[in-house]
Amino acid sequence: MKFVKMHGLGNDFVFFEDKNGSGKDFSQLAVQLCDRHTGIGADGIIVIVPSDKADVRMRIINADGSEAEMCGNGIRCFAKYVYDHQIIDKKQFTIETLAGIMKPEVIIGNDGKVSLVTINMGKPFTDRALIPMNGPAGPVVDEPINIDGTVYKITSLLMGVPHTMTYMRDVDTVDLPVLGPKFETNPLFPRKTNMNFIQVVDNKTIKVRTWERGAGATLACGTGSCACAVGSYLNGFTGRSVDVNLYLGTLHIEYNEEDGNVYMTGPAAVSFEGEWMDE
Ligand SMILES: N[C@H](CCC[C@H](N)C(=O)O)C(=O)O
Repeated sequence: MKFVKMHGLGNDFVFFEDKNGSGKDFSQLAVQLCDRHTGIGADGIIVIVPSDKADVRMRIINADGSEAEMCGNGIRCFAKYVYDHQIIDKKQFTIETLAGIMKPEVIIGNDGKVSLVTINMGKPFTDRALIPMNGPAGPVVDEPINIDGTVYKITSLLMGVPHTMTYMRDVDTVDLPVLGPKFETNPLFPRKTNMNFIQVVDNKTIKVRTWERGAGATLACGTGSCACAVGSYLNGFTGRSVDVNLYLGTLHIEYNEEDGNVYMTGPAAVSFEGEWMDE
């Protein structure tokens, strides 16, 4: 089975086309392929599927086999894949996801291929009723949560997928594999949560490290970067235009005042193409 390995600032995915609805068990395939020793190695797999609601449909399955509603870095790579492979022949188009219809605009580089993508990620939901947390309806902003005796102030919102965040003086001191899962699987979040640790650099810049639901520590998280930009605005640490500094680069996020949508701009790249020898 032919595949293309792509990444968005190091958040990496194995891409397949499933034009005719093969009925493959992509969950089992994701666990197999994402293994960084016995598989191809990736944070997830992304499947290109026809759509009757949009120009094309994206499915994202995490490394643990769980299917996610959306993926910000993945959808930038997806937009590059479908444009560069002539599946789509326009620079602005629509992608069906489990979180709704997303609208990318691709920017072409000197090689004639997509280098950058700007995407309307839709509206963030801060209403607690939409955030998988117990308790009365209402935004979850700067609320205390006790983890093993330490109280963290969290903000939690839905950016296609559930994102929770807390602010730190130095995010590079966070032991993600220890602390991440304590939030991801906390009973407060019936659908689990992605967990983001934010360091405010200035009122236009934040530094983010993310432990992802179903994938663990990743080098970047697109929906997480969007959620952290919105959360930083809601907490009064930044304006609506934020650069999110990640390990391998920066994502630019605009939380638009007029339409209430979040716009993300960032790179997408192909690492290599190959053939997976099905058993
Ligand atoms: N692991 C996430 C989905 C991928 C999100 C991330 N890779 C991104 O770039 O938005 C979840 O299950 O909620």
